[in-house]
Amino acid sequence: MSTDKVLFDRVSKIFPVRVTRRSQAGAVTALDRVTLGVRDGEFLVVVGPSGCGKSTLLDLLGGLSKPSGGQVLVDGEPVVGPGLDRGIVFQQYALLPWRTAAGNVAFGLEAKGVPRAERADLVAYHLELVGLSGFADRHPHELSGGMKQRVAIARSLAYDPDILLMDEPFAALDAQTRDSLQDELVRIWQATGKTIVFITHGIDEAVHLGQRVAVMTSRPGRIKQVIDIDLGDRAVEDVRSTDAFRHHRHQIWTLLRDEVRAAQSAERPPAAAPAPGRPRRWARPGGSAAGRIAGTGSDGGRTPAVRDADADRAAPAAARHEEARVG
Ligand SMILES: Nc1ncnc2c1ncn2[C@@H]1O[C@H](COP(=O)(O)OP(=O)(O)OP(=O)(O)O)[C@@H](O)[C@H]1O
Repeated sequence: MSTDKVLFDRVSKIFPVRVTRRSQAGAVTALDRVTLGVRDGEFLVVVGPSGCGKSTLLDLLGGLSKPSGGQVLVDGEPVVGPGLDRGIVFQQYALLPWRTAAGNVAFGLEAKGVPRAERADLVAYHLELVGLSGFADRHPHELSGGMKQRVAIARSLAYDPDILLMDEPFAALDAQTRDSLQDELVRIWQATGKTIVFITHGIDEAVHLGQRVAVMTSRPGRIKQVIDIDLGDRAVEDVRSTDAFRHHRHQIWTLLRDEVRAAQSAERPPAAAPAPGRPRRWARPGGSAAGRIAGTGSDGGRTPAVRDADADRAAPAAARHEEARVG
Protein backbone atom coordinates (compact mmCIF):
# COMPACT_ATOMS: atom_id res chain seq x y z
CA MET A 1 0.00 0.00 0.00
CA SER A 2 1.22 3.51 -0.82
CA THR A 3 2.56 5.67 2.01
CA ASP A 4 1.92 8.85 0.05
CA LYS A 5 -0.56 11.41 1.37
CA VAL A 6 -1.74 11.94 -2.19
CA LEU A 7 -1.27 9.57 -5.09
CA PHE A 8 -2.16 10.23 -8.70
CA ASP A 9 -2.24 6.65 -9.93
CA ARG A 10 -2.05 6.47 -13.76
CA VAL A 11 -4.55 9.31 -14.00
CA SER A 12 -5.91 10.30 -17.40
CA LYS A 13 -8.42 13.00 -18.23
CA ILE A 14 -10.15 13.30 -21.57
CA PHE A 15 -12.50 16.20 -22.28
CA PRO A 16 -15.13 15.86 -24.98
CA VAL A 17 -14.98 18.71 -27.50
CA ARG A 18 -18.21 19.97 -28.99
CA VAL A 19 -18.80 20.61 -32.67
CA THR A 20 -18.26 24.16 -33.86
CA ARG A 21 -18.12 25.74 -37.29
CA ARG A 22 -14.35 25.23 -37.23
CA SER A 23 -13.99 21.87 -35.53
CA GLN A 24 -15.55 18.46 -35.52
CA ALA A 25 -16.62 16.73 -32.35
CA GLY A 26 -13.71 15.02 -30.71
CA ALA A 27 -11.77 14.84 -27.51
CA VAL A 28 -8.86 16.54 -25.80
CA THR A 29 -6.56 14.34 -23.79
CA ALA A 30 -5.49 16.72 -21.03
CA LEU A 31 -3.68 14.17 -18.86
CA ASP A 32 -2.22 10.87 -19.90
CA ARG A 33 -1.51 8.27 -17.21
CA VAL A 34 -0.02 10.68 -14.70
CA THR A 35 1.56 8.98 -11.72
CA LEU A 36 2.77 11.25 -8.93
CA GLY A 37 2.95 10.88 -5.17
CA VAL A 38 2.89 13.70 -2.63
CA ARG A 39 4.27 13.00 0.83
CA ASP A 40 2.58 14.00 4.06
CA GLY A 41 3.62 17.55 5.00
CA GLU A 42 5.40 18.09 1.71
CA PHE A 43 5.43 21.30 -0.35
CA LEU A 44 5.18 20.04 -3.93
CA VAL A 45 5.14 22.43 -6.87
CA VAL A 46 3.86 21.45 -10.32
CA VAL A 47 5.20 23.42 -13.26
CA GLY A 48 4.57 23.01 -16.97
CA PRO A 49 3.74 24.81 -20.20
CA SER A 50 0.38 26.42 -20.80
CA GLY A 51 -2.40 23.93 -21.38
CA CYS A 52 -0.45 20.89 -20.17
CA GLY A 53 -3.12 19.98 -17.62
CA LYS A 54 -1.89 21.53 -14.36
CA SER A 55 -5.28 22.92 -13.33
CA THR A 56 -6.95 19.71 -14.45
CA LEU A 57 -4.66 17.79 -12.09
CA LEU A 58 -5.56 20.07 -9.20
CA ASP A 59 -9.29 19.92 -9.99
CA LEU A 60 -9.12 16.13 -9.85
CA LEU A 61 -7.42 16.24 -6.45
CA GLY A 62 -9.95 18.82 -5.27
CA GLY A 63 -12.74 16.46 -6.34
CA LEU A 64 -14.10 19.07 -8.76
CA SER A 65 -13.95 16.61 -11.62
CA LYS A 66 -13.47 12.88 -12.13
CA PRO A 67 -10.62 11.10 -13.92
CA SER A 68 -11.32 9.34 -17.21
CA GLY A 69 -8.82 6.67 -16.21
CA GLY A 70 -6.78 5.77 -13.14
CA GLN A 71 -7.52 7.15 -9.70
CA VAL A 72 -6.60 9.90 -7.28
CA LEU A 73 -6.02 8.69 -3.75
CA VAL A 74 -5.83 10.68 -0.51
CA ASP A 75 -4.60 8.62 2.43
CA GLY A 76 -5.17 5.56 0.27
CA GLU A 77 -8.85 6.37 -0.38
CA PRO A 78 -10.16 7.39 -3.81
CA VAL A 79 -11.28 11.02 -4.13
CA VAL A 80 -15.00 11.02 -4.91
CA GLY A 81 -15.78 14.74 -4.55
CA PRO A 82 -14.79 17.94 -2.75
CA GLY A 83 -14.13 17.69 0.99
CA LEU A 84 -13.04 19.77 3.94
CA ASP A 85 -9.81 17.76 4.12
CA ARG A 86 -8.70 19.73 1.02
CA GLY A 87 -8.66 23.53 0.87
CA ILE A 88 -8.35 25.24 -2.50
CA VAL A 89 -6.89 28.67 -3.21
CA PHE A 90 -7.38 29.94 -6.76
CA GLN A 91 -5.74 32.75 -8.70
CA GLN A 92 -8.87 34.86 -8.30
CA TYR A 93 -9.58 35.24 -4.63
CA ALA A 94 -13.22 34.13 -4.80
CA LEU A 95 -14.12 36.05 -1.64
CA LEU A 96 -17.71 36.81 -0.78
CA PRO A 97 -17.92 40.58 -1.43
CA TRP A 98 -20.68 41.20 1.12
CA ARG A 99 -18.67 39.65 3.94
CA THR A 100 -15.80 41.24 5.85
CA ALA A 101 -12.35 39.62 5.95
CA ALA A 102 -13.33 37.96 9.23
CA GLY A 103 -16.67 36.87 7.76
CA ASN A 104 -14.92 35.30 4.79
CA VAL A 105 -12.51 33.40 7.03
CA ALA A 106 -15.44 32.26 9.17
CA PHE A 107 -17.29 30.90 6.14
CA GLY A 108 -15.81 27.39 6.05
CA LEU A 109 -16.02 27.15 9.84
CA GLU A 110 -19.74 27.86 9.71
CA ALA A 111 -20.14 25.16 7.08
CA LYS A 112 -18.30 22.80 9.38
CA GLY A 113 -20.58 23.69 12.32
CA VAL A 114 -17.84 25.11 14.55
CA PRO A 115 -19.45 26.90 17.55
CA ARG A 116 -19.42 30.71 17.52
CA ALA A 117 -16.84 31.33 20.29
CA GLU A 118 -14.38 28.81 18.87
CA ARG A 119 -14.98 30.27 15.43
CA ALA A 120 -14.06 33.76 16.60
CA ASP A 121 -10.79 32.44 18.07
CA LEU A 122 -9.93 30.55 14.91
CA VAL A 123 -10.71 33.56 12.71
CA ALA A 124 -8.53 35.84 14.87
CA TYR A 125 -5.71 33.28 14.89
CA HIS A 126 -5.70 32.82 11.11
CA LEU A 127 -5.98 36.52 10.31
CA GLU A 128 -2.97 37.01 12.57
CA LEU A 129 -1.16 34.14 10.80
CA VAL A 130 -1.49 35.93 7.46
CA GLY A 131 -0.68 39.36 8.94
CA LEU A 132 -4.17 40.84 8.69
CA SER A 133 -5.21 41.26 12.32
CA GLY A 134 -5.99 44.93 11.83
CA PHE A 135 -8.21 44.32 8.80
CA ALA A 136 -10.81 41.93 10.15
CA ASP A 137 -13.68 44.34 9.51
CA ARG A 138 -12.71 45.38 6.00
CA HIS A 139 -14.69 44.20 3.00
CA PRO A 140 -12.88 42.75 -0.05
CA HIS A 141 -13.24 45.98 -2.05
CA GLU A 142 -11.33 47.77 0.74
CA LEU A 143 -8.38 45.38 0.49
CA SER A 144 -5.45 45.22 -1.94
CA GLY A 145 -4.98 42.17 -4.18
CA GLY A 146 -2.30 40.77 -1.87
CA MET A 147 -4.54 41.25 1.17
CA LYS A 148 -7.45 39.54 -0.57
CA GLN A 149 -5.24 36.59 -1.36
CA ARG A 150 -4.10 36.49 2.29
CA VAL A 151 -7.77 36.34 3.32
CA ALA A 152 -8.33 33.49 0.85
CA ILE A 153 -5.35 31.60 2.33
CA ALA A 154 -6.58 32.25 5.89
CA ARG A 155 -10.04 31.04 4.92
CA SER A 156 -8.65 27.82 3.47
CA LEU A 157 -6.41 27.18 6.48
CA ALA A 158 -9.04 28.05 9.10
CA TYR A 159 -11.06 24.87 8.71
CA ASP A 160 -7.83 22.92 9.05
CA PRO A 161 -7.63 20.93 5.82
CA ASP A 162 -4.87 18.35 5.62
CA ILE A 163 -3.96 19.47 2.14
CA LEU A 164 -3.82 22.94 0.63
CA LEU A 165 -4.28 23.08 -3.14
CA MET A 166 -3.06 26.29 -4.72
CA ASP A 167 -3.69 27.08 -8.39
CA GLU A 168 -1.41 29.97 -9.35
CA PRO A 169 -2.52 31.91 -6.28
CA PHE A 170 -0.03 34.75 -6.76
CA ALA A 171 -0.16 35.09 -10.55
CA ALA A 172 -2.36 38.19 -10.52
CA LEU A 173 -0.21 40.06 -8.01
CA ASP A 174 2.62 42.50 -8.59
CA ALA A 175 6.18 41.20 -8.20
CA GLN A 176 6.89 42.66 -4.74
CA THR A 177 3.61 41.45 -3.27
CA ARG A 178 4.20 38.04 -4.79
CA ASP A 179 7.70 37.83 -3.32
CA SER A 180 6.49 38.69 0.14
CA LEU A 181 3.52 36.30 -0.07
CA GLN A 182 5.86 33.52 -1.18
CA ASP A 183 7.96 34.13 1.92
CA GLU A 184 4.83 34.19 4.06
CA LEU A 185 3.54 30.98 2.55
CA VAL A 186 6.80 29.18 3.34
CA ARG A 187 6.55 30.48 6.92
CA ILE A 188 2.89 29.35 7.18
CA TRP A 189 3.74 25.95 5.73
CA GLN A 190 6.56 25.52 8.25
CA ALA A 191 4.24 26.64 11.08
CA THR A 192 1.29 24.42 10.12
CA GLY A 193 2.95 21.36 8.57
CA LYS A 194 0.25 21.19 5.87
CA THR A 195 0.74 19.23 2.69
CA ILE A 196 0.76 21.79 -0.12
CA VAL A 197 0.31 21.17 -3.85
CA PHE A 198 1.08 24.40 -5.69
CA ILE A 199 0.64 25.06 -9.41
CA THR A 200 2.69 27.72 -11.16
CA HIS A 201 4.15 28.84 -14.48
CA GLY A 202 7.00 30.57 -12.74
CA ILE A 203 10.31 28.76 -12.52
CA ASP A 204 11.60 31.10 -9.81
CA GLU A 205 8.42 30.62 -7.83
CA ALA A 206 8.73 26.84 -8.15
CA VAL A 207 12.34 26.81 -6.96
CA HIS A 208 11.62 29.23 -4.14
CA LEU A 209 8.65 27.32 -2.75
CA GLY A 210 9.01 23.66 -3.59
CA GLN A 211 10.71 20.89 -1.67
CA ARG A 212 10.16 19.01 -4.90
CA VAL A 213 9.15 20.33 -8.29
CA ALA A 214 7.25 18.10 -10.73
CA VAL A 215 7.86 19.21 -14.32
CA MET A 216 5.09 18.31 -16.77
CA THR A 217 5.29 17.66 -20.48
CA SER A 218 3.24 19.61 -23.01
CA ARG A 219 -0.27 18.25 -23.58
CA PRO A 220 -1.18 15.49 -23.10
CA GLY A 221 0.31 16.17 -19.70
CA ARG A 222 2.60 13.62 -18.13
CA ILE A 223 5.20 13.96 -15.43
CA LYS A 224 8.52 14.53 -17.17
CA GLN A 225 10.68 14.61 -14.07
CA VAL A 226 10.46 15.35 -10.37
CA ILE A 227 13.31 17.43 -8.99
CA ASP A 228 14.44 17.60 -5.36
CA ILE A 229 15.12 21.20 -4.42
CA ASP A 230 17.95 21.80 -2.00
CA LEU A 231 18.56 25.47 -1.34
CA GLY A 232 20.56 24.91 1.82
CA ASP A 233 19.70 27.62 4.33
CA ARG A 234 16.47 29.23 3.06
CA ALA A 235 16.85 31.96 5.67
CA VAL A 236 19.70 33.66 3.76
CA GLU A 237 18.74 37.19 2.83
CA ASP A 238 18.55 36.82 -0.95
CA VAL A 239 18.02 33.13 -1.60
CA ARG A 240 17.27 33.77 -5.28
CA SER A 241 20.83 34.86 -5.98
CA THR A 242 22.50 31.80 -4.48
CA ASP A 243 24.32 29.24 -6.65
CA ALA A 244 21.89 26.52 -5.51
CA PHE A 245 18.90 28.59 -6.67
CA ARG A 246 20.49 29.26 -10.05
CA HIS A 247 21.35 25.60 -10.46
CA HIS A 248 17.76 24.47 -9.87
CA ARG A 249 16.34 27.25 -12.04
CA HIS A 250 18.55 26.15 -14.91
CA GLN A 251 17.68 22.47 -14.33
CA ILE A 252 13.94 23.18 -14.57
CA TRP A 253 14.28 25.59 -17.45
CA THR A 254 16.20 22.94 -19.43
CA LEU A 255 13.43 20.41 -18.81
CA LEU A 256 10.72 22.90 -19.77
CA ARG A 257 12.33 24.34 -22.88
CA ASP A 258 11.39 21.54 -25.27
CA GLU A 259 7.92 21.22 -23.76
CA VAL A 260 7.19 24.90 -24.28
CA ARG A 261 8.31 24.61 -27.90
CA ALA A 262 6.06 21.59 -28.36
CA ALA A 263 3.14 23.48 -26.82
CA GLN A 264 3.79 26.44 -29.12
CA SER A 265 3.88 24.35 -32.27
CA ALA A 266 0.70 22.55 -31.22
CA GLU A 267 -1.01 25.95 -31.13
CA ARG A 268 0.00 26.87 -34.67
CA PRO A 269 -2.41 26.31 -37.53
CA PRO A 270 -1.67 23.29 -39.76
CA ALA A 271 1.01 23.95 -42.38
CA ALA A 272 -0.77 24.89 -45.60
CA ALA A 273 1.45 25.50 -48.59
CA PRO A 274 1.67 29.29 -48.99
CA ALA A 275 0.46 30.75 -52.25
CA PRO A 276 3.36 31.87 -54.48
CA GLY A 277 4.53 35.33 -53.51
CA ARG A 278 2.49 35.38 -50.32
CA PRO A 279 4.20 35.21 -46.95
CA ARG A 280 3.24 32.50 -44.49
CA ARG A 281 0.95 33.84 -41.82
CA TRP A 282 1.87 31.86 -38.78
CA ALA A 283 0.81 32.87 -35.36
CA ARG A 284 3.85 34.72 -34.03
CA PRO A 285 5.55 32.31 -31.59
CA GLY A 286 6.12 35.01 -28.98
CA GLY A 287 2.43 35.88 -29.16
CA SER A 288 1.10 32.38 -28.65
CA ALA A 289 -0.38 31.42 -25.34
CA ALA A 290 2.48 29.04 -24.65
CA GLY A 291 5.04 31.72 -25.44
CA ARG A 292 3.15 34.27 -23.38
CA ILE A 293 2.94 32.11 -20.37
CA ALA A 294 6.44 30.78 -20.25
CA GLY A 295 8.10 33.81 -21.80
CA THR A 296 10.09 31.70 -24.20
CA GLY A 297 8.76 33.00 -27.50
CA SER A 298 11.17 33.60 -30.32
CA ASP A 299 11.67 37.13 -29.10
CA GLY A 300 12.55 35.97 -25.63
CA GLY A 301 9.20 37.07 -24.28
CA ARG A 302 9.98 40.77 -24.66
CA THR A 303 6.92 41.69 -26.67
CA PRO A 304 3.81 43.24 -25.12
CA ALA A 305 2.29 39.77 -25.55
CA VAL A 306 4.05 38.82 -22.32
CA ARG A 307 1.14 38.78 -19.92
CA ASP A 308 3.21 39.74 -16.92
CA ALA A 309 6.66 41.03 -17.66
CA ASP A 310 8.03 40.68 -14.16
CA ALA A 311 11.15 38.72 -13.39
CA ASP A 312 9.46 35.54 -12.33
CA ARG A 313 7.34 35.06 -15.42
CA ALA A 314 10.30 36.03 -17.55
CA ALA A 315 12.36 33.45 -15.69
CA PRO A 316 12.97 31.23 -18.72
CA ALA A 317 14.38 34.24 -20.59
CA ALA A 318 16.42 35.15 -17.53
CA ALA A 319 17.66 31.58 -17.29
CA ARG A 320 18.63 31.70 -20.94
CA HIS A 321 20.62 34.87 -20.36
CA GLU A 322 22.16 33.27 -17.35
CA GLU A 323 23.05 30.26 -19.45
CA ALA A 324 24.65 32.48 -22.07
CA ARG A 325 26.60 34.22 -19.34
CA VAL A 326 27.74 31.00 -17.70
CA GLY A 327 28.28 29.10 -20.92
N1 LIG B 1 -13.83 21.63 -19.53
C1 LIG B 1 -13.00 21.46 -20.53
N2 LIG B 1 -13.45 21.07 -21.76
C2 LIG B 1 -12.62 20.86 -22.79
N3 LIG B 1 -11.27 21.01 -22.70
C3 LIG B 1 -10.76 21.38 -21.52
C4 LIG B 1 -11.58 21.64 -20.38
N4 LIG B 1 -10.79 22.00 -19.34
C5 LIG B 1 -9.54 21.98 -19.82
N5 LIG B 1 -9.51 21.61 -21.12
C6 LIG B 1 -8.33 21.45 -21.97
O1 LIG B 1 -7.44 20.58 -21.29
C7 LIG B 1 -6.10 21.02 -21.45
C8 LIG B 1 -5.48 21.26 -20.09
O2 LIG B 1 -6.11 22.40 -19.50
P1 LIG B 1 -5.62 22.98 -18.10
O3 LIG B 1 -6.42 24.18 -17.80
O4 LIG B 1 -5.59 21.90 -17.09
O5 LIG B 1 -4.10 23.37 -18.45
P2 LIG B 1 -3.10 24.26 -17.61
O6 LIG B 1 -1.78 23.58 -17.68
O7 LIG B 1 -3.64 24.54 -16.26
O8 LIG B 1 -3.09 25.60 -18.48
P3 LIG B 1 -2.67 27.07 -18.08
O9 LIG B 1 -1.28 26.96 -17.57
O10 LIG B 1 -2.73 27.84 -19.37
O11 LIG B 1 -3.64 27.56 -17.06
C9 LIG B 1 -6.17 22.27 -22.32
O12 LIG B 1 -5.91 21.89 -23.65
C10 LIG B 1 -7.58 22.74 -22.16
O13 LIG B 1 -8.02 23.41 -23.32
